[in-house]
Amino acid sequence: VDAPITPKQFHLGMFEIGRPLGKGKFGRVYLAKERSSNFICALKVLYKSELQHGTGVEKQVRREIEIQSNLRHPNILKLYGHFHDSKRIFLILEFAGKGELYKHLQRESRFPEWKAAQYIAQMASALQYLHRKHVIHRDIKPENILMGIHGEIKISDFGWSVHAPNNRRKTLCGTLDYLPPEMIKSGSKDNWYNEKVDLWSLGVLTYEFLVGEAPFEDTPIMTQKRIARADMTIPEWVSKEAKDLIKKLLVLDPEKRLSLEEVQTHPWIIKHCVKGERAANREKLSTGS
Ligand SMILES: Cc1nn(C)cc1-c1nc2c(-c3cnn(Cc4cccc(C(=O)N5CCN(C)CC5)c4)c3)c(Cl)cnc2[nH]1
Repeated sequence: VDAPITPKQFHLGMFEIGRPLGKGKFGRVYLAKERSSNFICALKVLYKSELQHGTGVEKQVRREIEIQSNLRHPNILKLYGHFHDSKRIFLILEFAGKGELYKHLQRESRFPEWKAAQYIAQMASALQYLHRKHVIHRDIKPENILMGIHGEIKISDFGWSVHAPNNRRKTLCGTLDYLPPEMIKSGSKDNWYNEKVDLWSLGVLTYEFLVGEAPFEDTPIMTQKRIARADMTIPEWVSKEAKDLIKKLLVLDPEKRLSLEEVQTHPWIIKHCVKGERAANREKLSTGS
């Protein structure tokens, strides 16, 4: 289904608003239908009053719009357009039919290896697309991933992404679990704008998909200490291929982390993804997952 005809000006009257889909720190999302085309989308509503208190969130929203509207990839949530009225800013987003990934993870507690591998392969493909456009996401975590109707995952929330390099401060909010060591340690900040930060977070994501909790989960102080030392243990029931990938991503030196190409050709990914369909199906049948 193509994007709706992109008129110069969108306005609220063009949409029939449906049920609320969710809410985040800075806004609510509603199911919506563009009247003339019957196109189903998600309308994210942000209140200007909440943005103006100099929390830098306004710049974040501007960045989200500027970056996300120029991206087209099956594993990146599309931003079709935006508009505003006196009190609110509206983002017209792709509707992800199966909602927020972290809720699926909570419900299933952890994903079987074949499913985790397919999600990580999709993430690597999306990140490769972003990095080729010199966009670093910098906030890869389950809460920022949605799921499409066919079970494919879609990175959303580009509020923290940047066009590398950029001298922007990242005020830490939300979980520390996904921060790479170079963003924990003070000192030179240019590493903050190295694409390799997303590879660290991909390693944390792989671990959390397979184990059901983040590798450095602890008290905030201890989490920072453990990240700075890459101090984690991988349960023995995780396959040796998956352990190998996690260990090659959660490397303190950004330059020594696997590249996205190496992730996509890693034995654990090959074994479970499209190429190894038969192997994956055998695995699924045997484990019944
Ligand atoms: C729910 C649901 N059930 N089903 C069957 C489908 C859905 C569904 N939801 C969406 C949503 C959706 C809704 N809420 N959210 C969560 C949300 C909403 C508003 C703002 C935020 C937010 O502030 N975020 C910033 C912080 N990071 C961590 C997080 C982002 C975060 C996203 C979107 Cl954008 C697109 N398609 C959807 N489909």
